Amino acid sequence: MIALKDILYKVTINAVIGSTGVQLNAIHFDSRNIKNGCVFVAIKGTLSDGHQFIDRAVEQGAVAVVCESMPEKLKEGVTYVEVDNSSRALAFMASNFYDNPSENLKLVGVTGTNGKTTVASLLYQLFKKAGYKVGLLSTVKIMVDTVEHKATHTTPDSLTINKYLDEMNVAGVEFCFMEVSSHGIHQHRTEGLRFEGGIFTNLTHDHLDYHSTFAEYRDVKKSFFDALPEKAFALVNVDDKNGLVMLQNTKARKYTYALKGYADYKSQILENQFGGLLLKINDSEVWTRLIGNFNAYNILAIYGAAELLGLEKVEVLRLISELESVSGRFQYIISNSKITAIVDYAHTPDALKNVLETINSIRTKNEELITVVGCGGDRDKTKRPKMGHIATVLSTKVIFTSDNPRSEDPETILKEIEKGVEPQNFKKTLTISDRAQAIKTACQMAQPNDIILIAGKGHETYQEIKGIRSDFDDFKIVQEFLNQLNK
Ligand SMILES: CC(=O)N[C@H]1[C@@H](OP(=O)(O)OP(=O)(O)OC[C@H]2O[C@@H](n3ccc(=O)[nH]c3=O)[C@H](O)[C@@H]2O)O[C@H](CO)[C@@H](O)[C@@H]1O[C@H](C)C(=O)N[C@@H](C)C(=O)N[C@H](CCC(=O)O)C(=O)O
Ligand SMILES: Nc1ncnc2c1ncn2[C@@H]1O[C@H](COP(=O)(O)OP(=O)(O)OP(=O)(O)O)[C@@H](O)[C@H]1O
Ligand SMILES: N[C@H](CCC[C@H](N)C(=O)O)C(=O)O
Ligand SMILES: [Mg+2]
Repeated sequence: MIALKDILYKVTINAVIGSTGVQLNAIHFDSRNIKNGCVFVAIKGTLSDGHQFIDRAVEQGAVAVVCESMPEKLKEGVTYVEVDNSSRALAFMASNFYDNPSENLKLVGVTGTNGKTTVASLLYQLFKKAGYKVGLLSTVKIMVDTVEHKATHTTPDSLTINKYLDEMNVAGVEFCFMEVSSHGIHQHRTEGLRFEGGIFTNLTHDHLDYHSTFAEYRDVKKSFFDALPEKAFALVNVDDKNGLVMLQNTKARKYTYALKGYADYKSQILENQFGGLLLKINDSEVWTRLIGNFNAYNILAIYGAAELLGLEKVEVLRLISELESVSGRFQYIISNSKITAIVDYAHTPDALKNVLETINSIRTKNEELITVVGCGGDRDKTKRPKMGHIATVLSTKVIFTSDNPRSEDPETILKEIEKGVEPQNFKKTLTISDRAQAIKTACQMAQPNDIILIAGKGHETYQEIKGIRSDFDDFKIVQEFLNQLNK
C-alpha cells in the first residue's frame, strides 16, 4: 500500500477534495480494471472520455479519482484530485508508484518513422553480447533481460512501461532500449522517464490520420528531444532533413550520424549483397549480415549509441559483425528451386521504397520481383495510393492484398491502393484480397531465381479482419506454399 500523496510528486494539481493521505494498492486508467482500493485516472481518449466512467470506477471500489474536471456527483470518503492533464499525471504517478525505475538503469529511446524496432532490437542484442543485463521495449516483444513478454504497442502506456522498468530493476538490468512512437509521445506515455539518450532515425510519411499535418507529426517527435536532460545524448541522422530540427531546442549533448553529409559518425557502403553489407565506419571496415542501405543507417546509429554509452570501439565493431537480423525485417528464405521469399514490415511508402530499391540493387535484371502488399485499415488513408504507386513502379509484378483491414471494408482499402497505379502499370497487377491466396499465387507465378517480397506485416502472427484476429504468419505461410508446390 502507498499513500496517494506519495505518488503525486511532480503532478500539477488544480484542486483536491478529500484526503491525499488515502492508501492505495494500484493505479488504473480503465474503469473495467478497477478493484477495491485503487485510484482511477480519467483520461480523455480518442474514442471516449474516461470522465464518463468515474461513477462506475467509484462503484467498483476506487478510493481516489484523478481527473481534469471535478465530477458533479461526489462520493463521501472518496478523494478527488483535479489536474491539468490526466495523461501526464498518470505518467508521473506511475513512475512514483514504482519508485522511479528509469533512474536506476540507462534508458535510451529510439524515435523516427522507420527503423525504431531494428535499432532498439540490435542495441539489445549488442549489449547482451557484450555481457550486460539488458531490457527492451519494442513493437515485436518486451524483454526483461532474458524473460520475454508479449508486446501490445510499440510504446506501451506509462503504467506498463514503469511496471516493466521496475521488473528490470529487480532483475539487475543496466541498459534498456525502447521505441518511442509519436502516439506514445503525444499521449505522454514516456513523460517523467529519465532518458540517458535519444536516437532519431528518420521522418517520412505516416500517421497523418492521427497528427493532422506533417509539421505537427515532426514537432511531436521533436518534443521528445526537447525534454531530454543535459546529461543525455541526442544522436540524430542528419541525412534526413529533419535531423537537425530535432536538435534545435534540446539541452542534451548533440551528436550526428550520416552516410552522405558531414557528421560525428560517418559510414560508407563498400558492398551491398544478399549476404550482407560491408561498411566503413569512421576508419574501420565491418561486415554485417543485415541487408540494404537503410540498414547501414541503423548500424551506424547503434555504433554511435554504443560508443556514447561507453563501450569500446573495437569491441562494438566486432559485436556488430555478429548481429542477427530482426524478426520480420528483411527476413528471407531461398527455396529448393532458388526462389527467394522476403518478409518485411515495410508499411509506410518510404519503407516500401527502400526495401524495393534494395532488392533491385541486388537482383540481376532478368529475374522477376513479385511484390505482395496491402495497407492497414483504421490508419492513415493517404499512404494507400502512394504505396500502390511505389509497388508497381519498383516491381515487375504486384499482387495487392489485405494487410490488417481492422474495422474497414477490405475491398475499399484495395481500391484506394489501386488509385495510385498509373495506367501503363496496371497490367503488372492482380488484386486478391485473401492474403493467403495472394501469397500462394505469388509462389505459383515464381520461377527459379525470382524474388517474392511480402510486405507490411513482418513479425505479426495475426491478421485482423472486421475486428476479429486470426492466426496469420507471412513467413510460415510462404514457406508452406513453396514446399507444397515443390518449388
Ligand atoms: C489511437 C490510440 O493511440 N489509442 C490509444 C489510447 O486509447 P484511446 O484514447 O482511444 O482510449 P478511449 O477508448 O478513447 O478511452 C479513453 C479512456 O477511457 C477509458 N475507458 C474506456 C472505456 C471504459 O469502459 N472505461 C474506461 O475507463 C480508457 O481506458 C481510456 O483511458 O490509449 C490507450 C491506452 O494507452 C491505447 O491502448 C490506445 O491504443 C490503441 C489500442 C492503438 O491502436 N494505438 C495505436 C495507434 C498506437 O498507439 N500505435 C503506436 C505505434 C504507431 C507507429 O509508430 O507505427 C504505438 O506506440 O503502439
Ligand atoms: N533506417 C531505416 N530507414 C528507412 N526504412 C527502414 C529503416 N529501417 C528499417 N526500415 C524499413 O522499415 C520497416 C520497419 O522497420 P522497423 O520495424 O525497424 O521500424 P519501426 O520504426 O519500428 O516501425 P513501427 O512504427 O511500426 O514501430 C522495415 O521492415 C524496413 O522495410
Ligand atoms: N505501428 C503501426 C503498425 C502497422 C502495421 C501494419 N501491418 C498495419 O496493421 O497497418 C500502426 O499501428 O500503424
Ligand atoms: Mg517498431
